[in-house]
Amino acid sequence: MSAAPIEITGLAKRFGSVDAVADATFSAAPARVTGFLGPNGAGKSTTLRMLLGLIRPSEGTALILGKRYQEHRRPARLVGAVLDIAGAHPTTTARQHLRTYGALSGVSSKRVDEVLDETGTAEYADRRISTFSTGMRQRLSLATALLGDPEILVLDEPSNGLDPAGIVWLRTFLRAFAASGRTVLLSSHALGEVEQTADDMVLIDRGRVTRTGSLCELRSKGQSLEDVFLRATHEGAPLCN
Ligand SMILES: Nc1ncnc2c1ncn2[C@@H]1O[C@H](COP(=O)(O)OP(=O)(O)OP(=O)(O)O)[C@@H](O)[C@H]1O
Repeated sequence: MSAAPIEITGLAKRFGSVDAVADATFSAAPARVTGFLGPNGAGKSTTLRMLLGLIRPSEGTALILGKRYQEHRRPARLVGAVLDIAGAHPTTTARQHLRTYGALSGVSSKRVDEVLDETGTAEYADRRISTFSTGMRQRLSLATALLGDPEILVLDEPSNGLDPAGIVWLRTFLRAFAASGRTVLLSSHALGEVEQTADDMVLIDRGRVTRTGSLCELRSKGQSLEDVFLRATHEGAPLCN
């Protein structure tokens, strides 16, 4: 059997006395959008940063197609990630930023133009990033993630700062990405958005994965997803055994 696009097993991260992530186990399947949902400080970003090799786990493994991110020969071609665009120099333009990133992973300037179009960033491609709104920055982050035409997208709160039209656009984009057989792992604390975008859900609270399953499974027994989320967050009581 081939390895899952994303497989997290017994993953843990301690920062001093804080258990940011504790014994997390879940996977993300191809051709599906997996929502990684939890309240502020639940451990979502820490988990995604371990998956992307940015911080070292205290325990457990976070694998992409059976290997750690940094063990892949060309990881940027395999995985596109949106964490934040903080690394971009504010006086560069969006196009310059994408060309610089593209050059690092052997991507042509034609591909830069494609991702500018795909993400609706083309109209402000030649403006300085320092003048961008939060939503524009989010689109530029996504454009950066798409440069290598990846099989897997890992997105940390990608809808933060998007206006309603931007949120609908992002949802449509991610649904089409998954429909082409590729994999999306998407973190959020906004239940309504994830509910409309994801096929599968992983709920995390205070570092612990409290529920996993398809939306359909989580909503069974007449519960709304909101009920499941709130109960999983506040009580940790099992609902769907
Ligand atoms: N570098 C760090 N040093 C110490 N504690 C950290 C560090 N990074 C994260 N934490 C702590 O780990 C916990 C999980 O943080 P994390 O950023 O992963 O949560 P999150 O679910 O992404 O939250 P949010 O939705 O608010 O972005 C929090 O208690 C946070 O304060």
